[in-house]
Amino acid sequence: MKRIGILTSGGDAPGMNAAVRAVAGKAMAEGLEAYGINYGFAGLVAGDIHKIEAADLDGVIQRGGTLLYSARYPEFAHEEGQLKGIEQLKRFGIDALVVIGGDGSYHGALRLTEHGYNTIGLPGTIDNDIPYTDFTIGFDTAVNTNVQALDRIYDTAHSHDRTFVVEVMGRGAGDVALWSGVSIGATAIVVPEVDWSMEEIANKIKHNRANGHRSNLIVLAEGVMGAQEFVEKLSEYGDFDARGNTIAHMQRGGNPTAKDRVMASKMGAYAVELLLAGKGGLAVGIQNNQLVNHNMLDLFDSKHEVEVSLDKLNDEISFK
Ligand SMILES: Nc1ncnc2c1ncn2[C@@H]1O[C@H](COP(=O)(O)OP(=O)(O)O)[C@@H](O)[C@H]1O
Ligand SMILES: O=P(O)(O)OC[C@H]1O[C@](O)(COP(=O)(O)O)[C@@H](O)[C@@H]1O
Ligand SMILES: [Mg+2]
Repeated sequence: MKRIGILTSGGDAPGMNAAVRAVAGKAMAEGLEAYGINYGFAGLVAGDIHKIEAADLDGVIQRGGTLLYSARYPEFAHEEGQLKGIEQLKRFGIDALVVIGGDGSYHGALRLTEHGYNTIGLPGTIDNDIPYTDFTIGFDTAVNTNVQALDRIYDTAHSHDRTFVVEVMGRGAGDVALWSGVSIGATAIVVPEVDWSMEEIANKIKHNRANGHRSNLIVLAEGVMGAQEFVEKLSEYGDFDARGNTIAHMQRGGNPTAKDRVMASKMGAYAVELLLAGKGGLAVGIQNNQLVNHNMLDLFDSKHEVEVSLDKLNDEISFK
């Protein structure tokens, strides 16, 4: 093996750059060459590929986004696109790949392995929705961004005795909402994985206000309903002077936290070790603070476990 290709795919996540740097840095340390593939699988098919030099990695661990750019490219689900990608790998003499992305990207990665190009997946998504890893790269930064935003909203909610419904991302998973909500002492956290009732939430706000708790924040996971719709439905149970906010793509950007940088660095170097050992079709994760790898097929058969007990904990310890 002489050349390793690296691409980032799907929604970008803070810490992807740290992962790219670790893969390329470790490859160079092992006497290999690293090639960057721009725009995920779209760039692979188009041959948007370049050699990564050591100087290209200067100052990237600090930066959010992805220096390799990213794309959603559904055409890669078809064999025609995959074969075009394989042609480009041959043209550039790339022997193996590291794909940094979410569950969708892992499907593309597995297709490449099946075509004879060992590919390792690293979990790069803010959603934390990948099985066999306790955390994904970008999740910690996104949650911390939300916490900063929610702390600010808390201030204005307090000044005006208002209720705020704040929608956060996560696609179908409630992790981002649960971690953000517990961190700010939310009045309620609404996620797809836990049953909830609008009436109970309204009663809790009424109780809180009657007992001197002036700022009531409801953290709402994407996929349940929009923040404004939630506000309208909530207002059927009383006048809470409620406002709806959506943090949206702000939570995808920004400098990664130390946790995301360190995790991405560990995972990136480990991916190169797996490729050097002749392995492919594996997804890297961290479980109980240990690097692990699992067959991608096993991942597709299983479901990410959301820590739903965080919702109960939040209810138990919040204002009474
Ligand atoms: N079944 C599939 N086969 C091959 N490639 C796929 C498949 N599903 C997704 N991909 C590729 O992975 C990309 C990213 O997937 P997406 O679900 O958008 O994001 P993420 O990887 O972050 O979950 C897609 O745009 C496509 O290029
Ligand atoms: O950036 P887009 O295309 O609007 O997509 C938004 C989606 O991407 C995410 O930010 C990240 O999802 P992926 O990592 O699976 O790409 C989700 O939380 C959100 O549902
Ligand atoms: Mg995903």
